[in-house]
Amino acid sequence: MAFIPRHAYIPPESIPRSYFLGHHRSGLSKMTSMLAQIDLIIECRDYRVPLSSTNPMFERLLQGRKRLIVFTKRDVGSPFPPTLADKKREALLSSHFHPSTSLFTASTPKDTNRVLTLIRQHARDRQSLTGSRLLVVGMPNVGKSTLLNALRAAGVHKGKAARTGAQPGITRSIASSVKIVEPDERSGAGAVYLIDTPGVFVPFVPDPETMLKLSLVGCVKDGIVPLETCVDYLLYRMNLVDPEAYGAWCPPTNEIGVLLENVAKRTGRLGKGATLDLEAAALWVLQKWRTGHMGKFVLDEVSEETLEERRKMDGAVSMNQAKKRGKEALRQKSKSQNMEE
Ligand SMILES: Nc1nc2c(ncn2[C@@H]2O[C@H](COP(=O)(O)OP(=O)(O)OP(=O)(O)O)[C@@H](O)[C@H]2O)c(=O)[nH]1
Repeated sequence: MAFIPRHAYIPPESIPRSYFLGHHRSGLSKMTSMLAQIDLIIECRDYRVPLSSTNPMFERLLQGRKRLIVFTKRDVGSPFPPTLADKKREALLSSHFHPSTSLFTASTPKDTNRVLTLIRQHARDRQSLTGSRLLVVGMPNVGKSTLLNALRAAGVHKGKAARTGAQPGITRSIASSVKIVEPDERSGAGAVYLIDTPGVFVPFVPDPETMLKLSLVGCVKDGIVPLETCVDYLLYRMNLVDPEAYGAWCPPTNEIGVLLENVAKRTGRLGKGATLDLEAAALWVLQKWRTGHMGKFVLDEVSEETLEERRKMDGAVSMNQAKKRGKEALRQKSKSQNMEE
């Protein structure tokens, strides 16, 4: 019989929905005080969650400021060459965020040069002998420090200036500025300096599914949301795209227990007394997906409607406002579900 994936997923209401840490708060307040000296903001978002990785607090803070939006990790969110659906989604995002420029990147020299070209253009347009100061901002673990290092290597041929890592929270405070472009006497453009900032999470995530998505892509530290719950949601999403994505380790299934047992057996993830270590298996699956080895796909639905919904939500900046809007959204959702029944 043909495999039928689950058609819906109801996330447990018990999933924690806040992850706003001390260094997020202090980073944000320092950023706010620095903004007056900043000429261009580079905002990084994760390609796989282009809407969920927006931060309403940045939206308010950065309103009206010149911004370049870099959607990172395209290599793990879209196959190569990209599908028509990927191209359409990117076009929709670009037009939605206009006049900010959107770029969709992987950490390759070619993509780094595309970002650098726009930065050089900006410096030429400014014609400031004292140079330009840029701030790179975004949610935790979206690839800000990786981008800074790549721009520095390509722009001034210098080594790593910022620490990077697979878990969120590697950058804890605002660093000193790093030169990424030398001054250009011919065009009159001054040097360009980039300042790295700690990733800042949202004060409150309005719905549990968004928290699951942010956990899957690594914006939230592993373990805050139970790993098995994260991988169960991932299994649901993989099955909708391609149940063969994990075919090398397990036949198509809707049962998280079956997937984890098969993975633990086939990869030798064993605990005390040779019992299967399902937690280690869950982490292994998560990492496989994060590195693009269990299907490359985007978790957010991007349409005119979802973009508009997100725009409204980005008005909610405080914890209380975000909670209120989250509750209201859930009320509306269950109301429309009741009407459908
Ligand atoms: N596949 C892929 N991985 C990337 C890309 N950019 C960054 N990464 C990886 O994502 C992880 C996080 O990168 P960082 O640069 O440390 O992220 P950050 O935004 O500075 O993180 P915080 O310290 O939490 O603010 C690292 O393991 C990087 O190697 C990309 O374009 N593609």
